[in-house]
Amino acid sequence: MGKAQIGRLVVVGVGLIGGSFALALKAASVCREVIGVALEESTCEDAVRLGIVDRASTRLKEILPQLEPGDLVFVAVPTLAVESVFSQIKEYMPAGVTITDGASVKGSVVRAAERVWGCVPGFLVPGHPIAGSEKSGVTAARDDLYCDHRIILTPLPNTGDDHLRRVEQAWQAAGAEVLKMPVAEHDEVLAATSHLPHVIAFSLVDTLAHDAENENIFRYAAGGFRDFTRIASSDPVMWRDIMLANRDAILKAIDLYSLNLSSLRGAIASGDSAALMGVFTRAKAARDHFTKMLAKQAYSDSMQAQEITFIAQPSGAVSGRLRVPGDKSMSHRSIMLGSLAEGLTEVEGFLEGEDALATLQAFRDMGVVIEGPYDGRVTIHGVGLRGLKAPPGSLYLGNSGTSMRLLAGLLAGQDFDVTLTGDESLSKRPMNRVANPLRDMGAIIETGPEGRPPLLIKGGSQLRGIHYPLPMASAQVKSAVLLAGLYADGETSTVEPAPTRDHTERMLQGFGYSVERNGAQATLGGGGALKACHIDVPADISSAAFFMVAAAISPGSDILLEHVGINPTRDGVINILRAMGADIELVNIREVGGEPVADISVRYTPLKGIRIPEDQVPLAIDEFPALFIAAACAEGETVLTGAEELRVKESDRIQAMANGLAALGAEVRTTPDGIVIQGAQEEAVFSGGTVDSLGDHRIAMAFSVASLRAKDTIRILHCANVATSFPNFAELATGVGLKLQLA
Ligand SMILES: O=C(O)C1=C[C@@H](OP(=O)(O)O)[C@@H](O)[C@H](O)C1
Ligand SMILES: C=C(OP(=O)(O)O)C(=O)O
Repeated sequence: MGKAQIGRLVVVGVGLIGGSFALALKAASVCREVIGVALEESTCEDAVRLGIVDRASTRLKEILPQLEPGDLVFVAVPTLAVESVFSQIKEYMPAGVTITDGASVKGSVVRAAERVWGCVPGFLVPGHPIAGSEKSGVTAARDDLYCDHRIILTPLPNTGDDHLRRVEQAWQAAGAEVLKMPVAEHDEVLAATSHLPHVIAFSLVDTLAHDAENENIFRYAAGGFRDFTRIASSDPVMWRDIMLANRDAILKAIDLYSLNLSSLRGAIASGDSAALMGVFTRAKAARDHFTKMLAKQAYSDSMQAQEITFIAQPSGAVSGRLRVPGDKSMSHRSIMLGSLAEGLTEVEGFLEGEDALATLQAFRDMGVVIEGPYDGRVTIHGVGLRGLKAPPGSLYLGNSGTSMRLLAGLLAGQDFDVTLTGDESLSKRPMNRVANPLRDMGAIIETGPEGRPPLLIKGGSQLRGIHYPLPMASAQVKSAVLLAGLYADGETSTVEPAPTRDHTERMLQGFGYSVERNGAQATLGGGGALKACHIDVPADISSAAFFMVAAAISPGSDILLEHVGINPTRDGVINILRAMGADIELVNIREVGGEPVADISVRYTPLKGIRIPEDQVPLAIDEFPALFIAAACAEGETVLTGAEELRVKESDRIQAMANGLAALGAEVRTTPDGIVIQGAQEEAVFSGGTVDSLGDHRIAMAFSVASLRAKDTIRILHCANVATSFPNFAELATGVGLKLQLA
């Protein structure tokens, strides 16, 4: 950002909003002079005494003629007082000066400008800092009020570029992030998120204050009352003005809210516990997500990913015991089958990563009450196979291929239409692999160009069972067909060309649904019922793989990974690393909820390159990014073939890894269905450098692990999506010895 070039700043109205802007720009030293204008002499004196402005006056008409082109006037007075300030500006202000304002309603500011000037002049840039609070007045001003704060500008088509740029730079100098939106949209959004809550808070306190028992009510009012009604202490004049200025949008918001409140009243009156849990769990989930966004704890919020760079410095060995988060594949399926079951399903060990949470949110959107997750525990109030409801909008599945493909199967037999959408990466992934067999079953599914998302699934089709030999080894395709089979007439069977993860088959059986398994074939009949059950999700072997490779490549390492799922359709990473010479021991092998689980101990021994057996590819499909790092640290050549599926994951994982490995000095060659990696035995196999994960979580984590054998720092770009499968990766990695920072 270039330093703002503002001449003089005049702040009209030196309260919380105006005073804080003046203080912030003074602190940033971007103005020649800061002048305050207030109604009262005493406010002017306070503003100068507190160092908020350089000088102050009660007479705007005397200040305005002193201004020159390049100066800025910030109008920070109550909404309905803006017009009289504009009238003085029109009369006394020379040309070339920029005007902006901080009123909470933009439509009324535009109308005031039209009344004064006949149209909105190009030098007026309407804005709203959305930083008001129940505190007001000159003494409430703070120089950091706008730090890391989003402010909205609502420029009009004829707003002058120079004027817009000046206002934008001024806000940036105050530390704010500037967003732009049309006037009408601003007023609707604010009516819902700010004006309606103020209406409710004022009216609640007013209602209680009129109650005969009010003394007692206020005496016993505890935290909830205090939190909820804080904003009823806000400035009454300002809020009266806002209500009058944004009347139509606020009335719309009040009507919608009244409707919801009366249906909640109905649920309380009739003792409808499911409806109450529905409202409360949905609201809690939305509020928790919002709290995380505000605290910037979420790596990504689903609609707008933040930029995260991993900075991985060379480090020695890894050691210690750790439990990585729950298995992603099983977490998805626990929500899906729990929702379709009859009764309460309790899940433990649920992965609180963005992918599994996208599935959870989709079912909440379809009316399922889901409590949690609290520390990996989720309670699902199953609605039965026919109990899902049409969602209010499209289902957004973020980065998660598993969510979209399995849901496509499960939704193909519902009686409502639904649209499935995803983020930029998911929107590029092939969906005809599920849409085609589902169409064969009678489903009506439209895709975007070339079979990509979005998927529009039409409701009301009666499905018929099919016998489907899969053209590729994909558990997602197998699962989509089997899940559609629950709704189909007759039998549905799949035959896979090689074993793929079988969590769908196992979990259906756990829910009491009969699945016949005969070699490569899985068969089920439609029209049965699922019975709620308890699910213990073990730690995800795909996440554990990063630490298995970390220990396998760094001399002196000794690590124990606890409670990891070692389902034989997922254990390729163990088999491949062992074939490369790794020292891996499975201890305490047991069965938990129908899935084999073990603690995995890995100690360093030198690795050697191998030709990876093709039958291991589906069993280690998600672990190849990590395995490629192991191959680069092994003696000799490693050859992978039969892995073209890697090219259609969150990124083209063959190319993404080859590019990154080459950037770090490794010798690699790609083939259409695999890669050839020449291992190196030096202590520092990798040079330092910058690699691009292309927003693919597994590429990001793989290159973090490479830092254990790097000469210099590795910077890994676009790592926000690590939160999709392994939200606490950085924390656990640094806990066992990696030097990993987030920027
Ligand atoms: O069914 C599942 O849970 C998954 C199957 C695999 O995808 P494919 O079925 O496309 O190979 C895997 O890559 C994905 O991470 C999860
Ligand atoms: C391929 C993956 O997931 P999905 O297909 O669900 O996006 C993965 O997690 O590596």
